[in-house]
Amino acid sequence: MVEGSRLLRFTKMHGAGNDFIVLDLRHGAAPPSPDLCRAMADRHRGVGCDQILTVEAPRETGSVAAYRIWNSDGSPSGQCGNGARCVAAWLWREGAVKGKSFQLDSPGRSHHVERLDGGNWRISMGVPEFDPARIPLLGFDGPRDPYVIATGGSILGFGAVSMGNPHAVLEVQDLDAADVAGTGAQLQALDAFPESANIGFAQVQARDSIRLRVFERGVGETLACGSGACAAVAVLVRRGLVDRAVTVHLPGGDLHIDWPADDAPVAMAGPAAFVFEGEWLHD
Ligand SMILES: N[C@@H](CCC[C@H](N)C(=O)O)C(=O)O
Repeated sequence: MVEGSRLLRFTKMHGAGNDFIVLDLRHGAAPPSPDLCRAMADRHRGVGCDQILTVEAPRETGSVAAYRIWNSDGSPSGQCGNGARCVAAWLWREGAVKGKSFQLDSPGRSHHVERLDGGNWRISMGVPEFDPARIPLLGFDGPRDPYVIATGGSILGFGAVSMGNPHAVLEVQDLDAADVAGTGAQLQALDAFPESANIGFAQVQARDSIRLRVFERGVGETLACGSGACAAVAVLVRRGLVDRAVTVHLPGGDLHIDWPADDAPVAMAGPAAFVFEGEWLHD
């Protein structure tokens, strides 16, 4: 070990290809600085990941733990669906939970978590919030669908919702032809999204099946976005284009989304995989 430096133990995980560094901060250690997040997330000079997940002491009575989310650019987020499944699997492997279901706190919500067969987990992701003030999306006094905004010489129509983090959802006819990076970055930069947003591009295949790519806030396009899958299904259900149980096919794998009623929480089910354990040497 280099004199004056410390080792930070971590677990590398992924959920449908959305990859994470998981840090155990349950005993009160400070979260990584934005600089440290960027260094660890760097795919050439660091470990590489889309998000860093810090597992912390529970916030709510009855919860097993809490987690916070840090994007690869160091910015915080209020939610990460794939991360929630990975934190649940990590806590299970640590022996920190007794039964197959338990309660887990994200920054803004508390989630019922359930262990399924085959390394899959179901997370109750909360009730989607369509009020633009809650997303936040400025310039509209109430929910609309679509929101229509002129930007960069084109007019874009999209749905918008908060799943604990902000999402815009564009419906496309051909997902392979969608300019995910270009349009994603253009929408994220709008003043109307003061906290930016995750931009989803959804192609409806059938009433129970969609394809989705997501240009994530603080990262860029990822192989999967769990909260983005919930957001896309919520928007498309309200448009009457899909049923309330939908398989979402993302570049990195499939997620199963159920939204039983408008005022009910969205349930998301999918995999969580361990990749390796490591130690990060830092000053
Ligand atoms: N990949 C995530 C979402 C992570 C946070 C997002 N980039 C944000 O800034 O809100 C997921 O699986 O939900």
